[in-house]
Parts: sequence; structure tokens; C-alpha cells
Amino acid sequence: MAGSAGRVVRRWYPNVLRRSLQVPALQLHVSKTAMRASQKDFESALSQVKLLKDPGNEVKLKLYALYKQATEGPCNTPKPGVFDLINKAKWDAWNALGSLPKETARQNYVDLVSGLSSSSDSSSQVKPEADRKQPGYETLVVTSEDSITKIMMNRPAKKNAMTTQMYNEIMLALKAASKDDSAITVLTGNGDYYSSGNDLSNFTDIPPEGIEEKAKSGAILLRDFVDCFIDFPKPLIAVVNGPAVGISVTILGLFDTVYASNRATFHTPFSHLGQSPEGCSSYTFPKIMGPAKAAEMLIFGKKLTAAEACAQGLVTEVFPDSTFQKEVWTRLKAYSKLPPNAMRISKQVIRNREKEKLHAINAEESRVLQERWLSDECTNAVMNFLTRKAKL
Ligand SMILES: CCCC/C=C/CC(=O)SCCNC(=O)CCNC(=O)[C@H](O)C(C)(C)COP(=O)(O)OP(=O)(O)OC[C@H]1O[C@@H](n2cnc3c(N)ncnc32)[C@H](O)[C@@H]1OP(=O)(O)O
Repeated sequence: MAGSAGRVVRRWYPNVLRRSLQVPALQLHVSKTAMRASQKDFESALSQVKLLKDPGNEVKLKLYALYKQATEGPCNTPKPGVFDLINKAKWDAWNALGSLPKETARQNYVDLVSGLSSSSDSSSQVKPEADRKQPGYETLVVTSEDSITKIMMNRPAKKNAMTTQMYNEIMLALKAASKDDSAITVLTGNGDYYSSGNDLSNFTDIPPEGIEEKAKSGAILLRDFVDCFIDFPKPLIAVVNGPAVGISVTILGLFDTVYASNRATFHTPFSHLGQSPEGCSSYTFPKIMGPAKAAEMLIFGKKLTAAEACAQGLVTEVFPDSTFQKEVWTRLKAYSKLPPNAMRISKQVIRNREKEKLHAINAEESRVLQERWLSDECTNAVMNFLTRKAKL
């Protein structure tokens, strides 16, 4: 079948499977008994079915059963043995149609193929990215394609600094991705930065209740945000397209895989900002890279190159910037074809025993940071940045 975009859709009934299922329906042979009022529709459905995208075994069995019923009538062949799994499944499907009249079976076959064709038409077209973009996000571009949900931070002019709105939108996007039919989820950044971390202007928006209330709501937001990463059920991959700062670095310890461009750097300047570690990094970083290397990053704000971050286990693999996107997305597309349930379960087995501990650490880090935000050290550092006296 040619899709409405004029693109030929791959055949879903491979020869091997067709042989093993012995589905004569797909040989474009129509028996005389089926040649009645809806013969033309039936023939056209038989042609169409060969060009559909793979509708899955359940539907293929339905099609098989309806074809047999339409052309041969009720099933009266001997039931295959229990170990002849494929033929038994086919026999069961046909037998389940009981005494359904041939004409009704033929009509049902035509209706089923017609339904499959229209859904295949709409899903087989290559849509431009603007069309695939999920609506409702202002600070992100969220797309789902090839079983991959991609969450892209989209404030390139501000180096993808994370505003309160961006934290909330990332939480929403993760919650949606955890329930959609994608196999893996990716977080990445648009432009030259992955992310410059917390948007320091978040500190300027003080509510009438005062600065304490601001720190309190910031700590709740931080805790909720990090909890979403701790609990995310599917493989989560960071595609670090450029420099990463602050919270965009610390949460990497909660990802399953981190791919980085060789242009990326990893920097957590908490002491410079009068702040303290978050994103569970006080636990994950010493575990990943050892306490001495973790202290250099988290206490002294040492900036790591991508190669250093990889050597210390924070990054899975580094790619040359010139081929970064191509190589990483080729790899991810291949991974996304692996059985999704197996991947989820493997992630659970790897991560679940740490979950409770991570939630407790997140709560504690958020509580400490809430106090830090009220300190003179933090206020001065933020003021310095916002009045352009200091750049990290
Ligand atoms: C509620 C949860 C709280 C969780 C807490 C998390 C802690 C952290 O994440 S700590 C890390 C905070 N981040 C920083 O301190 C980075 C600050 N930014 C910089 O030092 C520099 O901007 C840069 C090194 C990232 C980039 O420098 P560069 O010279 O290349 O570009 P700029 O001209 O400085 O930036 C362009 C544009 O973007 C604005 N911007 C960049 N980062 C931030 C940021 N983190 N917060 C607010 N705004 C940021 C920058 O001001 C420029 O804006 P204008 O063009 O309007 O001047």
C-alpha cells in the first residue's frame, strides 16, 4: 500500500512467517465461495493486507481466522497437537468463529483491513518535526518517534537555564513519557549548551510572604523534580550536547546512560554559589567516582572535561562533536527496538533496591539547600551573577 504521503510502507507479513503460518489468504487467491456481493472489496482487502505495517500477531490471527471462515466456512479440521504452537493458535482463532456465516466473515475481514489501513496511513507518514512536537510545552520541545521520547530543553539563548516553569514542564514530560508507548526516554539540550543549571533569576521572584517562603517552595520543587528521576521506570538517557552546570550535572547520576559530545564539560560550582549538592549527587557521585574525585567536583567545583567525566564513570561514552548527533541517535534507535518490558524490568532490578535511600537523600539535600538559599554567601553570589560581576 502506498501511504498517503506517497511513501511505500514496508510489508508486514515476512515470507518466513507467511510460510510458517501457511496463510493462503495472502496469496491473492479467492475461492469461489467468497465470490459474491462483496468480492471486489474482499479482493482489494486481500491485496491491501500484504502492504500493511505489521499489525502484530493477535491481529494477524484474526485475519487468518476470518479468511478461513470466509473461504472455507466453519473450522472442522483436526486440532493440532499442543506442541505445534503456531498451527494450534491459528486453529483456535478459526475455531472460535464457530458457525459465523461466510459472508459475515468476509465483511468482517474487509472492515478489519480497512481499519488497519487508515491507522497505518496516518502513522506511516514522515511528519516534519514541528508536527511531531507535543503541544503544551513552552520551555521544552518534546517529540516521540521510533519508540523514543525526546525531551529537549529549549532556551538556547539562556544556555537552557532551568526556570521554575522548565522544572515543572520536565516533570510533566517525564510523567507522560513513563506512560506512553515509547521504549526509552532521552533528555537533551537545544543549542550550544546542555544546560547551565538552575536559572539564577529564580531567586529574584520573591513572593509577598517573603524569602523564607521562597526557599521553602524552592526546596519542595527541587525534591519533587529529583523524585521524578529517581522513580522514572524506563531507560533514561542523557544526550549531553554541550557544557552542563549545576543540577543538570548532578541528576546524571540518576540516568541509566550518559552520552556526551567532546565539547561537553561538567561543572557543579556549589561552593562558589554559597550552595550545596543536590540531585542525590552527595550519594551517587562518591559511589560512581569515589569520594576523593566527588569532593573535588562537589566541594571545590572542579570542572571536568567529557573525557575526564567518562574516565570517572559519570559519562558512558564520549563522541566527537562533529558526529555526535548522528552516532548517538543511530545507537539509540537500535536500543529502542529491544523488548521494552525486558528493559524496564532490568532497570528495576538494577535500581529498585536503592530507591528508598535515594528518596531519603533527596529530602535531606533539599532541606539543607533550603537553608543555604537564605545564607549571605548564596545571596551575594547570586547578586554578583545577576549584576554581572561574576561568571562561573
Ligand atoms: C528549584 C531547584 C533549584 C536547584 C538548584 C540547583 C543548583 C544549580 O544548578 S547551581 C548552577 C547554577 N548555574 C550557574 O551558576 C551558571 C550561571 N551562568 C554562567 O556562569 C554563564 O552564563 C555560563 C558560563 C553558563 C555561560 O557563559 P557565556 O558567557 O557563554 O554566556 P552568557 O552570556 O553568560 O549567557 C547567555 C545568557 O544566558 C543567561 N544565563 C546563562 N546561564 C544562566 C543561569 N544559570 N541563570 C540565569 N541566566 C543564565 C545569561 O545571563 C545570558 O543572558 P543575557 O543574554 O540576558 O545576558
